[in-house]
Amino acid sequence: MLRKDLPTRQQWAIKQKGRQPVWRCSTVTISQQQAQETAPAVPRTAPRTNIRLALPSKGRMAEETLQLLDDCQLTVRKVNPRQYVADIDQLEHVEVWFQRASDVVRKIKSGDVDIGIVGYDMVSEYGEGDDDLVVIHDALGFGGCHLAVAVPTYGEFGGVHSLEELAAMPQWTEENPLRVVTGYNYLGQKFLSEKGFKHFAILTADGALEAAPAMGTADVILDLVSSGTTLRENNLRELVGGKVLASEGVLVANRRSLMERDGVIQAVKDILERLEAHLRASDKFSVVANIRAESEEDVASKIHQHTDFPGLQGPTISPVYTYDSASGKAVHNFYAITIIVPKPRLYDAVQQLRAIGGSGVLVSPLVYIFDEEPPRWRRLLKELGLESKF
Ligand SMILES: Nc1ncnc2c1ncn2[C@@H]1O[C@H](COP(=O)(O)OP(=O)(O)OP(=O)(O)O)[C@@H](O)[C@H]1O
Ligand SMILES: O=P(O)(O)OC[C@H]1O[C@H](OP(=O)(O)OP(=O)(O)O)[C@H](O)[C@@H]1O
Ligand SMILES: [Mg+2]
Repeated sequence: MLRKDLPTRQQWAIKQKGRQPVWRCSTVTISQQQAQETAPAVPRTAPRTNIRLALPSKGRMAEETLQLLDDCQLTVRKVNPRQYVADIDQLEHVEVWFQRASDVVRKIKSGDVDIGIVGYDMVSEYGEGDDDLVVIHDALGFGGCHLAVAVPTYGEFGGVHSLEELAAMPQWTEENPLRVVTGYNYLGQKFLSEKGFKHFAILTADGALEAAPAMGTADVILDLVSSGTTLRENNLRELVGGKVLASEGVLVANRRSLMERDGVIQAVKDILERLEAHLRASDKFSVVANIRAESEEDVASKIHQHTDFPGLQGPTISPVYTYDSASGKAVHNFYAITIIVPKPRLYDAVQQLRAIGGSGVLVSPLVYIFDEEPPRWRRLLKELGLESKF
């Protein structure tokens, strides 16, 4: 539960540990009693009935999140560009809140927000393994990167290529710990402890971490890597075995909201179905071609036996009628087939269709594939123990 009666800059969060609740922040731990003494009493917020969806307010995820929702016919309508709240016409009871990525996670964790879209790195760092955070869609197809340990390519780290080699360096002692600069304190601490590092210090920084080793203020960095350009340009090298996690945009929700708050699970189903339909379609083309053949069955077996592209359940086949002027009749010795082709394999598909007598190949983008119920929906219901209710 997030305490709104504490100064926001302190960002205190309560964490129940057994029967002894403590107040935690990144560097200080004080007792609940001490916190109450310093906290001015303000009224609790009134119970709410609407559903809250949090989206990143800034940074690279913000625009792509809005684009993804737009692609799913969920248009976020911000009445005033300076406001932090918005609507989505298609989701009547859902209120959109723009928040910093870390706050998206914190607020879902506390239950102040029900659903959110954010990077998985943020869910892992600020969620701290909290069981109340449920990842509903783990691969939204944007914000792909990974969190990794990197060392300078020069000096004492010149010959260090793996995490094992870094851990085995004799110079790390209690008095002289390995200094790791990162914005991911929780994950950094956890990863290095699990990997057997005994003497290390986590140093916090918000940006330009890559400069710290060159400045001499840290030994190594733990940061996000995507293309690898930033590391290369700063003479840093990612270590073998130093990958902490892979990340991309995810849809996440509060478990209690899903179970108890009216309409949340329905809203999640609506959002999930749209996301799945869009994401399934976005990397594929719909391809129509005319194939010369004796019958529908003849076309179907040619497609199944001689191509890699049978369509969703099988090819859709329809006769193409041409006019035979000699007999004065419409005849069909061509059949039109419709298949679905992954975008990178388009040219393969065209060649395979030609090889079985295909011509007149038409290619169009696919917008949505609404299949049977998405597997992720079933998995969510199973995780929540709600399978029998839906
Ligand atoms: N280089 C990258 N490539 C792809 N995704 C990234 C990259 N860096 C960060 N991300 C993803 O985008 C999220 C937001 O990162 P971003 O750097 O845009 O925001 P920020 O660091 O919170 O804000 P800012 O850097 O503008 O202060 C990260 O949590 C991560 O999931
Ligand atoms: O491997 P690359 O493609 O080079 O991307 C990695 C960089 O991207 C992120 O920084 P960002 O650009 O968000 O700047 P920031 O440090 O201001 O957040 C991250 O912190 C790395 O510095
Ligand atoms: Mg950044």
